[in-house]
Amino acid sequence: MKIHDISMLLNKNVAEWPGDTPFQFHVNWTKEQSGSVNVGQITTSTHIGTHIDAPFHFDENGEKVHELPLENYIVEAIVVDVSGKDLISKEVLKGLTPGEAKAVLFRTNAWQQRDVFPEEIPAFDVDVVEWMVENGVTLFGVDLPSVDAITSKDLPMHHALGTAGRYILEGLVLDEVREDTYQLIALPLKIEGADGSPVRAVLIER
Ligand SMILES: N[C@@H](CC(=O)c1ccccc1NC=O)C(=O)O
Repeated sequence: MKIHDISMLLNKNVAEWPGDTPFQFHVNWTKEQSGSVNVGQITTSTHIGTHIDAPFHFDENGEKVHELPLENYIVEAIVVDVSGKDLISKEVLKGLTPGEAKAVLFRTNAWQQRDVFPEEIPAFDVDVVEWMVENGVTLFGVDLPSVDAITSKDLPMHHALGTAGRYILEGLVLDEVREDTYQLIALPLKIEGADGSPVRAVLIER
């Protein structure tokens, strides 16, 4: 079984959203102190590295992380290369048949230096959500920190996806993954009330 790890490495260098809580881990209680074991502590934004957005992130009445259907995150997925494009619309997906795939993962390759938060990222046209609905695709994945422009406050893609009952996976590492269909696993932690959660995302070759 070939497993592609498509998760960002979490350490102190991983870039957080400007102004947000950075990721920190350290062994807080050493083996020497406890007499038996090392025990670590993490401090982090819920939107760090490779993570999912719960609808509550952008919608006061939206589902929270512990309420999310797990079927969303263990699915067949297609990887689509859209590198070099500033605007990704439904047009780009013409002729693409997802078959049984329930997730579409966009490889923009636009965020290479992951210890630096990008100032500008490619944008998606909300008509991509129409394409998802037409094709029964429930999960939108991207190798970027957001599905909307960094400076966006009205978050058109987040809301179009949320309204259509589609789900969001961000911060994927797709550099080494070729366009194909895979089994995706990207499960959020069961954090009660949360707006998002880091995930360990993998693609399994079929
Ligand atoms: N909407 C973005 C994230 C976002 O906007 C954000 C994430 C963490 C901390 C602050 C954020 N936005 C603040 O305006 C996304 O999750 O795609």
